[in-house]
Amino acid sequence: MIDVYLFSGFLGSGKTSLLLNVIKQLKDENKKPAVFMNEFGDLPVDSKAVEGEVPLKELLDGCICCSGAEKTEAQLQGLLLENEDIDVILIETTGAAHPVEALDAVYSPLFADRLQVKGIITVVDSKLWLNRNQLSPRIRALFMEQIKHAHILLANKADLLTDEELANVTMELPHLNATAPIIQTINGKMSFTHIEKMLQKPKAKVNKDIVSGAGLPLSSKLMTFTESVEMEAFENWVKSLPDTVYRMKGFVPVKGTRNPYLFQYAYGMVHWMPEYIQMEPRLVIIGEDIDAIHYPS
Ligand SMILES: Nc1nc2c(ncn2[C@@H]2O[C@H](COP(=O)(O)OP(=O)(O)OP(=O)(O)O)[C@@H](O)[C@H]2O)c(=O)[nH]1
Repeated sequence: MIDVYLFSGFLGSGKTSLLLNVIKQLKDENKKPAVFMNEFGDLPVDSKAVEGEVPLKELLDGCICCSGAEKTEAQLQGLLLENEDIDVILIETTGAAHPVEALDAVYSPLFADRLQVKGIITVVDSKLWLNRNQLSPRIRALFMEQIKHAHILLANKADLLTDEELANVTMELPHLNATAPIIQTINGKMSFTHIEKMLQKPKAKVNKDIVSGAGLPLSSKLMTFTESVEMEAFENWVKSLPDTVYRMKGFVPVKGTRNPYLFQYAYGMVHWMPEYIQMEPRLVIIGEDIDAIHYPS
């Protein structure tokens, strides 16, 4: 399994600084990282910024969460095919990306056997946090969402704050996200080993079906079907799920049909598409508190 880390955070918060730092640490440990980023996350993660070769894929038409799942899948597939020996994939989302949607683009039943999403690390511009009331309501809401869904929060740009301001940031962030550890950083400098440790799953709760990181705010679950379902009954089950289930996608075997259907669910809407290839009957579920969710047999 290749570990996947998602770097989220507002525009200019320090994601690229963190990324470059982490790449260096991984290479020092003789690990092979690959990077997946948006083209207008345009900082030079190229030969100048990163010494030696780091496989890099960019999404050409904008942001990971709005370019469409097929494009992201194709790019990821390319990355995996061209670089069989990579150990870690680091994904830098644009500052304008909503973390749930960015994560959604990465989760695909196609990669469920190969990729293991370890978590979302959100880089918070600490200065901007203190001045957040100056942001427009929409932008502020996105800033908050990025914080809310993180598994780890880096309070970056600590050098620009007084000790008192920094203490305020550290005390205020848990109001939005009570579970993510908060680490104060400067220029995204952070031990990657420490990040790995913080995202380790609790040993007692290891569950083969869960492909995401720790049982923290946002997680995912892979559900495999052993028998076909009735379409209507399945939709009723979907409707009965708590609204902390944000997204589902996969291939659902439907009684009386040959191949599993492509099934999509987002924000209350379901969508079925006949599939002409025999895909593995499995479904990825993304949300909060989803461990106990399963389709009744
Ligand atoms: N003073 C200070 N500046 C920082 C710190 N971290 C990053 N910066 C600067 O902030 C600017 C943005 O940093 P990046 O690492 O490019 O941030 P980003 O989140 O990747 O930016 P986008 O890709 O535009 O969203 C750069 O000029 C950095 O040098 C920090 O801890 N302190």
